[in-house]
Amino acid sequence: MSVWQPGAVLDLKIHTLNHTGDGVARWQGRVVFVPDAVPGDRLRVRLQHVKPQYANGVLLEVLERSPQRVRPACIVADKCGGCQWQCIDYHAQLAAKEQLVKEAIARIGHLQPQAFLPILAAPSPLGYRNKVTYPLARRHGQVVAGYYQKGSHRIVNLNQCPVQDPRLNPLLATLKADLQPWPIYDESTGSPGVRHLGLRIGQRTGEQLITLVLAGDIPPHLEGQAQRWYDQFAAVVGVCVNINSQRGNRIFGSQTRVLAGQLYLREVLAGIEFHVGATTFFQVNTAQAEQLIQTLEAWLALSGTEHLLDLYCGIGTLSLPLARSAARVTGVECHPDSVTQAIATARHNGLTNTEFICAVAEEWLPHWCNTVDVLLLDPPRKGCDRAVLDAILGQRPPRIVYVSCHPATLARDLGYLCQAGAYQLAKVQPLDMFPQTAHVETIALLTAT
Ligand SMILES: C[S@@+](CC[C@H](N)C(=O)[O-])C[C@H]1O[C@@H](n2cnc3c(N)ncnc32)[C@H](O)[C@@H]1O
Repeated sequence: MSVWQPGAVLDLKIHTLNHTGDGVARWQGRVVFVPDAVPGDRLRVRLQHVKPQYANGVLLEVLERSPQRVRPACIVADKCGGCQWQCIDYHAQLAAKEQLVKEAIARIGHLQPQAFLPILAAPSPLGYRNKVTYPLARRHGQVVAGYYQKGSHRIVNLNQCPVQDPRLNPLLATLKADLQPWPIYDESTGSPGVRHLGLRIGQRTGEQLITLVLAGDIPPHLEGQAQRWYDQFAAVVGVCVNINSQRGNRIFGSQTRVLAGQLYLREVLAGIEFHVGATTFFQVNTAQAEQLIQTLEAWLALSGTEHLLDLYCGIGTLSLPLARSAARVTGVECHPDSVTQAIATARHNGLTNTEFICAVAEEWLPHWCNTVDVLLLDPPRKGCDRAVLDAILGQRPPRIVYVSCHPATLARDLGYLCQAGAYQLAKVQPLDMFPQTAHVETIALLTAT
């Protein structure tokens, strides 16, 4: 009987880590992917999903511990789907991320950068997350909140989380208890209620924002509860509600209202005071966002004469600091609240050389006729639409900085821009925005040939 089938038990050596965070082992020319594995481990593994050339396995026993295996900071690290690499020494995490970016650029983009810079480590590998959005459920009568268990929609109930800013821990425990009498959304039936709990902190200002995501109407008296939280926690500057009554995995709906206090918190980054709303994108690691902006400033060395176009600009986190040394900034973003906040932040900081446009990048860019000296791209994980890339090749800005949280789509898009010889890949800089996870941020500089 073949050993290469579901249920078979193999002893395997882990060689490396892949982009989903799994350990990678080889067995007779085939590959086995194993979660919770560390390079250098020898593991007993049960095969689960088996294909001719590869399989997914489950860790049964650590036969020999890798020197890079460490005790997780989190007591539910083996269950919780929030982190993949709590059991791996931080330096080994960094080395693996650097390698993942290098391989994606070479294998998917077919590119060799002129300079590949060492990864920028996070100053704090724990307690760094300035935002969490936990799904809620009721289990055995109790409200539970936390990340989903690995590979499922079962919530791992948390009272604290070691990667979130520790100042958010008291809020999580108290709010969960206070939500006990309120209706809680049931994912299986779609019955209305509170479905997500969002907590956000301005790490430099200390200001905190609470957001409840609701399916259905706002229950009577929720304003009273919101006001009690606002009064109870001195650092809370606002309690908001977002309505999302649609079934499915999307977290936020389009309507957000303030129940107590204000709709945004203030955060200071690169000397700019930002307004950050309940549903707007903001880099989750403030210290690393600062390193990201410093890298952009150093690479671009703007002289005050340039026109900078920031596509997928969010609330202007990257381009507002750069506006101080550019002639002009144009930001484009499809999320209306983000555009409102970018405009408010620009006004608040006296940056009069900026304009922010609410538009979908792939619809807007092909019809835009203007000269741009620097193009900043920071798309979501799926990368840029082909229409955006074709428009860029048509307009050919002299310099492009591409910021990405997904090495595979970054490499694909860089390869597309470079393939016809229009651009060369001058620099690649990985940056660890998400310690304890397999995710990695990358900054790439393209120069027109
Ligand atoms: C990774 S975030 C980057 C935001 C910003 N650069 C920053 O650093 O905070 C991507 C942003 O792109 C926006 N977005 C997603 N798809 C878009 C599209 N097709 N056109 C314009 N904006 C889009 C999202 O709303 C989000 O704000």
